[in-house]
Amino acid sequence: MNALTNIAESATTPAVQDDNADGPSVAQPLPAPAALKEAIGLEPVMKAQIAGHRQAIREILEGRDSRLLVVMGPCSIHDRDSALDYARRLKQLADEVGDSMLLVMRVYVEKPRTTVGWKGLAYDPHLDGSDNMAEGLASTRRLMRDITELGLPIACELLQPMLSAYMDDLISWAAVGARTTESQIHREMVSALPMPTGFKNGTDGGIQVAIDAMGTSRHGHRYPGFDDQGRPALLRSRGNPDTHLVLRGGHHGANFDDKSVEKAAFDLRAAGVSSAIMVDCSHANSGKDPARQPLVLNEVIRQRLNGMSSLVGVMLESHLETGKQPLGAELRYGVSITDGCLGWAESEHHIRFVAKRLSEQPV
Ligand SMILES: O=C[C@H](O)[C@H](O)COP(=O)(O)O
Ligand SMILES: C=C(OP(=O)(O)O)C(=O)O
Repeated sequence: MNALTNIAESATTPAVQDDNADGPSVAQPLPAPAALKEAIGLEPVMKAQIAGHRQAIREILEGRDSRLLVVMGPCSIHDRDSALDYARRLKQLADEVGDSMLLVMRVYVEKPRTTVGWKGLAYDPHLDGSDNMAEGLASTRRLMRDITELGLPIACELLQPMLSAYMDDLISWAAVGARTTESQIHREMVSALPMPTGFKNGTDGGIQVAIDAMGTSRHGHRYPGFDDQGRPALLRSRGNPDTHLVLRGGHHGANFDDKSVEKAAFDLRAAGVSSAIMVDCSHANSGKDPARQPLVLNEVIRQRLNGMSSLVGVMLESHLETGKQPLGAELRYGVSITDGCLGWAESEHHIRFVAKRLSEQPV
């Protein structure tokens, strides 16, 4: 059986319900990461493009490229057509503002939930609880490859360390979310990643966990995992030198104001890690109200233009249409099914406005 047959078979294997009182049982076999990477592979030109995008992001983080890094796109991807529609528009905008900004598309396929909820395209591509992960992983790779083909860099949160090997070759910037920054397992995962990675502050707003994560993941580690054939192994990483802090606010409120940013930059320097900061304009920094994201964005730009050189990036949750909708039978096209997003028209307007401000007053 070749890799393609294998993938096709596992992608059509329905998830089975198995009541094993003694622990988990196999609900669905998954292909090994290497098999899926071979079946849905990358042309050499795509690999070179991704290497170039990773390097461009590194240079922004290190202050050698003065452009603003902008990670923007849907809170979560739930539908291929609207994701590609968004990507085509974003690519046009990225070309237009490319002198002052590097636009990277959020292609988030795993969602960390506060309690329970839909966990993302990679887990449940049919949005109906059938959890056909083999199909979800294949759809993820196809979509990421198609977005890469459009010429866009991809940003993705890596949540389940075991899944990172199915998509790590396609991603130019990775995130570790607020709920997992403190986890040793995620820090080990980051220490092996080939791309720059942002650690979010914790959900309580604390930044020390992210600073510790940066310090931990720049070292090499030995840790248990799976090799690219899916076999259990003791893995060895080299350490990831390209990590940074993402301020996303916390339970007590926002953390993008001057004082919070200055304190974060001071603490990062004192810890001897990168002082590059990205501000997430959504989540607790906007109180999850998408209409507030432009206020956060403009405040970050004001601080940057006033000389806060640590502010190198922003994140926006943006989709084709404004807001969000509950996951149900009738879904409106281009509307988020997780957190509320800015619509495309506003997103484009605000990015153009920021590009104008940045080009009128280069840092
Ligand atoms: O970005 C997405 C959400 O904020 C995160 O996944 C938590 O979502 P939840 O609180 O709706 O579970
Ligand atoms: C889940 C996300 O963010 P956070 O970890 O900050 O809640 C996200 O960016 O989708």
